[in-house]
Order: sequence, then structure tokens, then C-alpha cells
Amino acid sequence: MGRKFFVGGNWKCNGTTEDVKKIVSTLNSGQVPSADVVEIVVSPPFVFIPFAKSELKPQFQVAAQNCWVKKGGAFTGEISAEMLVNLGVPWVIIGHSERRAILNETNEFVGDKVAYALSQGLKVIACVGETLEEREAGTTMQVVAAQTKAIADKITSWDNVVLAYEPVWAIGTGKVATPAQAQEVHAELRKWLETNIKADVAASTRIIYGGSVNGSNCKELGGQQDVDGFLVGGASLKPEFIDIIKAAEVKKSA
Ligand SMILES: O=C(CO)COP(=O)(O)O
Repeated sequence: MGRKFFVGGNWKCNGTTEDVKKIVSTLNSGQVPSADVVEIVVSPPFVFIPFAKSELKPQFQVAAQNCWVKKGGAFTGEISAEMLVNLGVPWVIIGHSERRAILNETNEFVGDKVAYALSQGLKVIACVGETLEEREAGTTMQVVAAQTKAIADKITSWDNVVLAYEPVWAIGTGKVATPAQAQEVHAELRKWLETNIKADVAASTRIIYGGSVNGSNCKELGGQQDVDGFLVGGASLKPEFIDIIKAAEVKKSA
């Protein structure tokens, strides 16, 4: 199938210079599977990106956690896609539920951001996911399909997109989706891509899971057929992130 396992670490708005030094040294000394088995991307806060990028071993790529929706200019407080490219940052996370919920980013705005970032040459980790109320109302698939459609409507190629399914109720709560719950939505998302985009896009696009992934639950989640990796929050700040990266081995031996 050719979907290389992908493990992202989203550090969110955490850390001091000292903390970042520690995380970097933990990652650099960790024994991780080779680059043909797993793609690893860590996402520090903007201010720590240059340090992380210069100190991390090359197998650890970096991502920004956000970028501006169009060309930079008079947009106080924003960071443009062009700046990330200029710094040699290859990836950006777009549409995280915290930005959707707290900063009111709409599906359309997220779609515009993904399109602009791609147009500048960035690779994008695009996040989708339902709230607990939406899941309980039985609308999970409608919600994630609408979020995915808003992105699909604005882009012409999925080559540089990783889709992250992050159920909001599982983020930072310790309530991880069961492997079956994750697999169900991932399979539906893949079917959505097949029906609405193209069979080869569905077959090649990585769909990763995020929400309370840790060193204990990662293997079973990663073993699911349509789970192509993870986007890890809290545990990406800890040494157990190395164990999560190692979960890539489950696919190698599958
Ligand atoms: O939001 C997440 C990654 O983007 C997941 O966060 P946690 O792993 O802390 O639940």
C-alpha cells in the first residue's frame, strides 16, 4: 500500500528553553526504527522551532502548529507560510480542534489555510474530529466528512497532506478511542476519499489518529488496518514518545 507510518508530536503551547533541550536530547538518544519504516515530525511552539530544527537528528522533522491563511503582511501576531518555508520548516499542522474551538477557525478558513500552505510548498497535517455531543448524536461521520470536504474543495493534490483524525473528546482527556472506534472512522474517511476524490488518493493518503495516545495503547491502535500513525499531544513531551514511535514496527511485521 505504501503508506509509511507517521508519528507526529504536537507540543502545543508548552515548554521552556530547558524543557525543549531535554526533549531534544531524549529524542536524539532514542532508538527509533529507520526512516524507511517511520516518518517522525515534532511540532514545537514557533519560538522553539529554530533551536529544535538545528539540534534534532535529521530523522526528526519539524512542523509548525499553525500558519497564516495567505501571504504575510500587516497581520499582527501571525506567522506566514512563506516564513516557514524560508526557515526550512517542511510541515505545518492546520485545523487542530483547539484552534477550531477556541479561536473559532471555521471549516472554510481551515480549507483556505491548507490550500495556501500547500501552494507555498509546505506539507500539511490537516486535523478533523467530532465533539462528544456530535458523537453521541450519531453525527461523527457527517462532521468529519464536512471538515474533510472543506479542505478537498480548496486543494488539487493530496500528495503532501496527512489527515489526522482527532476526536475532540479524546484529546487531553485520557479517554482514548478504542482501536475499533478509531478504525471505523479511519475506514470511513478512506471511503470518503475514494468516493469523492480518487481511489489512488484513498489508498495512498495517510490517516493518523490523535487523542490520548500513549506508550501503552499505541501498538493496538497502530495495528488497525487504516490507522497509519499518530498525532500525539501530552505524551510527545515525555520519553514514552520513543515507545510510540516504535509502534511503527507493528505495520512492518504485519
Ligand atoms: O491534540 C492532540 C494532538 O494534536 C492529542 O493530544 P493528547 O495526546 O494530549 O490527547
